[in-house]
Amino acid sequence: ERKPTIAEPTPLQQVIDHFHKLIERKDANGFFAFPVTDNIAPMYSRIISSPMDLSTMRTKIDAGEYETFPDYRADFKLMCENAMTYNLPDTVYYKGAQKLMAAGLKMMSKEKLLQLKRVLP
Ligand SMILES: COc1ccc(C(=O)NC2CCC2)cc1-c1cc(C(C)=O)n2cccnc12
Repeated sequence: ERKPTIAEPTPLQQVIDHFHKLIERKDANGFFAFPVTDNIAPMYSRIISSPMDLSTMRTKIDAGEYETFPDYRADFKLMCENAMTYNLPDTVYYKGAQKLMAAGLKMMSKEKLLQLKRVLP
């Protein structure tokens, strides 16, 4: 009988997957692992119009929803910026977002991507 076909990840999905795994590891506390709910963050859904989190990004990667690498990087920035909008500067969430954003954008800089392009087929 016909075997179910598991979609082969495209080269772009493999590159995004590589960076996503590095970013997931940096979120040791899991503050960015799942959508922020109104019960853990009062009024969150009223204050943040475009929520984003690592599990949603994972779903989008696997569904092939990122057409370009900058599209993925934009969701990563959105996730960090949301945390720096909702939370006050002296919170673990704001500070964690600041640190994650700096590390992530450095890792996914244009220079780093150019280096990667050189080694990819
Ligand atoms: C998926 O989101 C979370 C998951 C777990 C935790 C958590 O373990 N918080 C404990 C550390 C002190 C309570 C916090 C959060 C969390 C993320 C966020 C973000 C990202 O804004 N947040 C904001 C206010 C309150 N809680 C949170």
